[in-house]
Amino acid sequence: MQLEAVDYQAPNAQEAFVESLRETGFGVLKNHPISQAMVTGIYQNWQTFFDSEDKNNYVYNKGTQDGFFPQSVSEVAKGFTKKDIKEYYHFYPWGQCPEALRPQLAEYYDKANDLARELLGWIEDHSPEDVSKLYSQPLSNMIKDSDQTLLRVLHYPPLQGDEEPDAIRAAAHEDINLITILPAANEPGLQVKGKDGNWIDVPCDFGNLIVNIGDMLQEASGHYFPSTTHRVINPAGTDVTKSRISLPLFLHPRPDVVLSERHTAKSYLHERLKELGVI
Ligand SMILES: O=C(O)CCC(=O)C(=O)O
Ligand SMILES: [Fe+2]
Repeated sequence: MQLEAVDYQAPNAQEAFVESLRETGFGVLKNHPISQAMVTGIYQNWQTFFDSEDKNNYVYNKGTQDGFFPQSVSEVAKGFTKKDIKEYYHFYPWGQCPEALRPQLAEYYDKANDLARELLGWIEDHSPEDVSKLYSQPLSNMIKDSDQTLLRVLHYPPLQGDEEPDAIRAAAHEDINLITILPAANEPGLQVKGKDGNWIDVPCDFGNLIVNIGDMLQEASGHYFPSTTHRVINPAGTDVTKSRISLPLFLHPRPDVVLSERHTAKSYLHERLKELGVI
């Protein structure tokens, strides 16, 4: 299996991108409309945030899940026992955020949402008829005015050497939401599981945008689009001293959106969060 970047501006971009999503659960875009300068600015400002003690004034609200999640409460992926080696911040436009950092993150949130809407349109237009007839409404409409879409700023700290032997930055998992949009992080490490079970490095050239299918789109498409397992491995050699920052946007439908005969977005999310042990 190969993951190759698709040129967003190429005449066959839509077909090539959706084909990659169907085959691998992942699509990588280059020449896309998200400004690299904006992404770099966010990485810099949030590195400073994670390096400061001020982060502890923004600890997440249990009921609404917005704010800072320290490493001590970090996720344990489904089927694992060790916590991931990461801390992160959950940003929602309605949620808590240091005021100095809010405008930049809110601008990114809106721009990335616009692109997601367009890409969901591509996916819809290139779904075979027997798949698109399963969609209860246009895919791009499912996320319209949703207050559930989550921007996560992730900080993987440098390794200290005292980590538990089998703990990694992000253990193998699938995303819960419809699709995820992720600018290439400032360090490598993201891998996706191929159909043959082998791990493949996701091309992380700076400026690439990575898009992957989540469980909700897998459910809504009757498993035509796969929600593929991925993980973030630990750095080695001199890279162990480096932090890694990444910025996934998890596109969530409005809670009432019907995904399938079994599930609305709300019931699906609830089931998965319970499995993760965060609610
Ligand atoms: O940090 C990354 O590159 C990926 C993070 C991820 O997969 C997640 O938070 O769901
Ligand atoms: Fe993920």
